[in-house]
Amino acid sequence: CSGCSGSVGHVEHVRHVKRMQPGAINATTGPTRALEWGQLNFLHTTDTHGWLEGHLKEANYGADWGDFVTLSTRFKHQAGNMGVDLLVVDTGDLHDGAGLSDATTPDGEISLKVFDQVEYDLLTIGNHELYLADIAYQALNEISTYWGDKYLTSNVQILDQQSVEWQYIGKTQRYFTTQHGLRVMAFGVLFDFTGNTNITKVIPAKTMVTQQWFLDALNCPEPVDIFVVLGHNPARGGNTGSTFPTVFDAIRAVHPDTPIQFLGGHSHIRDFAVFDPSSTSLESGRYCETLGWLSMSGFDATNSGFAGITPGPAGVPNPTRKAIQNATSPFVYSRRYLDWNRRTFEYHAATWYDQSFDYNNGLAATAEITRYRQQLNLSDVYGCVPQDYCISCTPFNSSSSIFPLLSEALAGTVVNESRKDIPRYIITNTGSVRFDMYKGPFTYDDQFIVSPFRDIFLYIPEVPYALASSLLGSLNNAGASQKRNLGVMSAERDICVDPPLGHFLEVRREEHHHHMSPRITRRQVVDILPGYTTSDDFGRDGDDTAHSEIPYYEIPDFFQGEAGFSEGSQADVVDVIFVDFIESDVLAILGSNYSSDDVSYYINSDFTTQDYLPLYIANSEAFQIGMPNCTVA
Ligand SMILES: Nc1ccn([C@@H]2O[C@H](COP(=O)(O)O)[C@@H](O)[C@H]2O)c(=O)n1
Ligand SMILES: [Zn+2]
Ligand SMILES: [Zn+2]
Repeated sequence: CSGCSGSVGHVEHVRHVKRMQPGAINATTGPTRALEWGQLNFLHTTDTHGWLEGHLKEANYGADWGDFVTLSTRFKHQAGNMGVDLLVVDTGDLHDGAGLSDATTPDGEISLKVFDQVEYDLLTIGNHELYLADIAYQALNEISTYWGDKYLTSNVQILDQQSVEWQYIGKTQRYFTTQHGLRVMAFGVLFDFTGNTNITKVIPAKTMVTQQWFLDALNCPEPVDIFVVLGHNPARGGNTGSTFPTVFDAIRAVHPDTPIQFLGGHSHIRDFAVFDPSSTSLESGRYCETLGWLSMSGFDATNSGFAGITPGPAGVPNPTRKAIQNATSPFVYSRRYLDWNRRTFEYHAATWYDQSFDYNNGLAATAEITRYRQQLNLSDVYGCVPQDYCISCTPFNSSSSIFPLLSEALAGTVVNESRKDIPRYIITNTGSVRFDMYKGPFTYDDQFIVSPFRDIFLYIPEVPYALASSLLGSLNNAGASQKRNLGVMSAERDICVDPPLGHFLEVRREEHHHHMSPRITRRQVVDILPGYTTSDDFGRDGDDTAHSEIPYYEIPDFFQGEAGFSEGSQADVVDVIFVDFIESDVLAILGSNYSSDDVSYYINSDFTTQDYLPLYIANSEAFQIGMPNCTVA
């Protein structure tokens, strides 16, 4: 936390822990088992949301995108040497979550260039590529153009600006043969998202599977050894809102035995689900905390064109588990969730034969990130956070929950000077708050990390107190329509964690100008760190590094700040302020006496949910640099 002891300023060049010091961590804090390599292997990222710098405040997720560029290149070489196939896959949501992606206009302008340096084989679109028109056109003009046949958007279309006709943003499917002869048919299917900008169209999965192009792909005259279905779509069905089961049923109706491999995302969890003896589904977390690994074997001349190593590569563990015990399917699987840090990457990268982990392409990406961060001033310090505040590791409304703090920030900063004496409620959705706040410097980057959206404050003036005061409760009882649409249910969220590792790790990052020789000191305090403790259809051994469990508490869908009320007297009317993202939820509760005609900007269209927290921190006594608890050595 250096940078908190001086005046408000800048901690540029501060880089995260690039190398764990040998011997500093005992074996229980890192990976202990080599990966099982099969005939076909997948490296999977999802919901990266711009976290390409890695987690500067959590060493356990401290690798950056350059480290992943190196690791994925090494894995490709390794697969080649072993005579097996590796597909590197991403399943969308590339921004809204960190400064590198969100401090530019439009979002992603810089971060996409960094993201592109990984040699992906298949990618698909997330809902965050579709909220806004300019971002959706960026998906068309930049992402799709760059990745070509590899970018699959089987059910997402956009209005072509010239012809004014609907066109797919990416390709609907990709049929290709891997290096070792596997014939793959791949699709990219977004869940039935309804919050998209109206210049895009999301075709519901149930419709998509009846479309002629899809039926033709299923009845393709060429042989298909495996269907690979990417999707910004939770890995498992049930109450998650995932449309994978619809796609599964449609493929199975035509191909009863061909393996189908699903790779999902969106609900930000680690998960692995078994669909049938030859079909499984992997989901690989969020925010560059997790790198997903899936491997399978069972291909031979009777069921495929696979011409690589059979039954599997030598000298490494191989997958051994049937998806369903005693089933007759020849396929066996393994899955693993890797923590996103250098130690893990080095451990699995087979560096024993050339000692040093880094490749030039990875180092170049790291250098680029550092340069872009400097350009964007992401390390500028706005204040000093006196303690950790988290989203769900502590009861909502407790003193270490982020929500009381944000309620106070809303109350203190969302003010229209000409209406400041009129009592006001300022309501927003808890889903707009994306990450915990850690003790120490609050940087420009943290502004986006906590609250990345440009959601504008709207209001309805002078709503009768009785109605206004019941609004928050009614909204929370009704539940967020956007959440229902997204299908992120609380049952799934209890294995989704926000690890407050700041408690347990004290990492001093020293400025370094040469990434080959970072000067880093690191104090490791415990053996098993809090983190992911995943339970999935294969059991509880999926986490590559064992962790202790982090408490999880439910949170409501909405919270509010309150201001302008006079003590001792009850208000007659209240200005009801809310963010544009929840306008339809608010109007639905207020009923037929109100419509969008009653809604206007409370301050202006420039003051958004990105702005209220830094403003509050800059002006709040408790967050000043040098305050007790905030002078961090
Ligand atoms: N303008 C926006 C857009 C989205 N949100 C919140 O994000 C959630 C979706 O995020 P995923 O990473 O799960 O796709 C959505 O449910 C909203 O809570 C927002 O607040 N403002
Ligand atoms: Zn996401
Ligand atoms: Zn999503």
